[in-house]
Amino acid sequence: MVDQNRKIGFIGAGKMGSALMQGVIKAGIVKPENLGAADVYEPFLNDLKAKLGINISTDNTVIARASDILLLAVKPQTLGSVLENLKADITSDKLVISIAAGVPLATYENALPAGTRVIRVMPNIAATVSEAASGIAPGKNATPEDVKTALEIFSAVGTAVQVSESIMDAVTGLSGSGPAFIFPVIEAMADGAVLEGMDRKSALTLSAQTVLGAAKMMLETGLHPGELKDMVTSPAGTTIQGVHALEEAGVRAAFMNAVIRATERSKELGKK
Ligand SMILES: NC(=O)C1=CN([C@@H]2O[C@H](COP(=O)(O)OP(=O)(O)OC[C@H]3O[C@@H](n4cnc5c(N)ncnc54)[C@H](O)[C@@H]3O)[C@@H](O)[C@H]2O)C=CC1
Ligand SMILES: O=C(O)[C@@H]1CCC=N1
Repeated sequence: MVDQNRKIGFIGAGKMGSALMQGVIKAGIVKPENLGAADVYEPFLNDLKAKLGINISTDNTVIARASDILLLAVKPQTLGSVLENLKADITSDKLVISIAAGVPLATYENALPAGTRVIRVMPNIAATVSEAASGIAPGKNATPEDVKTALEIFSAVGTAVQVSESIMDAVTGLSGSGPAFIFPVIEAMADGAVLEGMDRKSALTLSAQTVLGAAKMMLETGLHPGELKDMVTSPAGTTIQGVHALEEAGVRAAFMNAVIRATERSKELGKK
């Protein structure tokens, strides 16, 4: 269990930073008084302070100095200047975790003092509801204890697996970006029912619950998705008509391409 008295500081309190902060507090990973957040945009910080009772500062170095674990949640494009500004305050007793898409471990290790312990993580926005899917890749100075800490933090907000850094761009394309591929699916299926006369609220509820139920069934039974699909498709029934429509539209290739394109973009971000 992560020591609740350990101080965690977030640099960047935007969509993902705030989702993770809510998730770790809800999971009891850290007490609000031991959680700090820095951001250049003060209204975000004030909202978080009011909602979660955490410490805030518009000065990244104030939060960095006070933290044992520093979680970087700024955009990849902002990261260079953030690292430059922080490097004087990063000492070897701190663990640095970054969730920036695409940015390789070597970038942090080169920008920060020699020996800095860095872990690269790709979570997703479902950390807000403790259902994130995260990949974790340790840098060359991270200890097994650091990996355990990162796995504990990200398992507390969902499911976390350790992967090699070479696969982190694919994690980004699949589970990092993935929620944005599924939300339109939920909306579009609901649209179909609305077209048939269902009210919007019921359609969205039934659509979202259908996706949740299908995912849960797969994770809990361990069955292959093809086998589960076969359980729903009665011969000459309704479902096979729908499956045929999806295959005609090339939906499988479209989803594969979505993951591949997002992965390619993650690789591009890492080259900048
Ligand atoms: N949004 C998502 O679903 C996911 C995002 N990520 C990664 O998380 C990181 C943050 O993404 P989002 O939260 O979506 O972006 P965001 O734009 O919502 O948040 C970034 C925050 O950084 C702040 N910021 C900008 N410059 C700063 C500076 N110099 N010092 C301190 N704070 C500064 C901004 O004011 C903003 O609140 C990115 O690197 C992204 O690749 C990873 C997984 C999922
Ligand atoms: O779209 C992005 O770049 C970020 C990384 C993964 C999810 N959102």
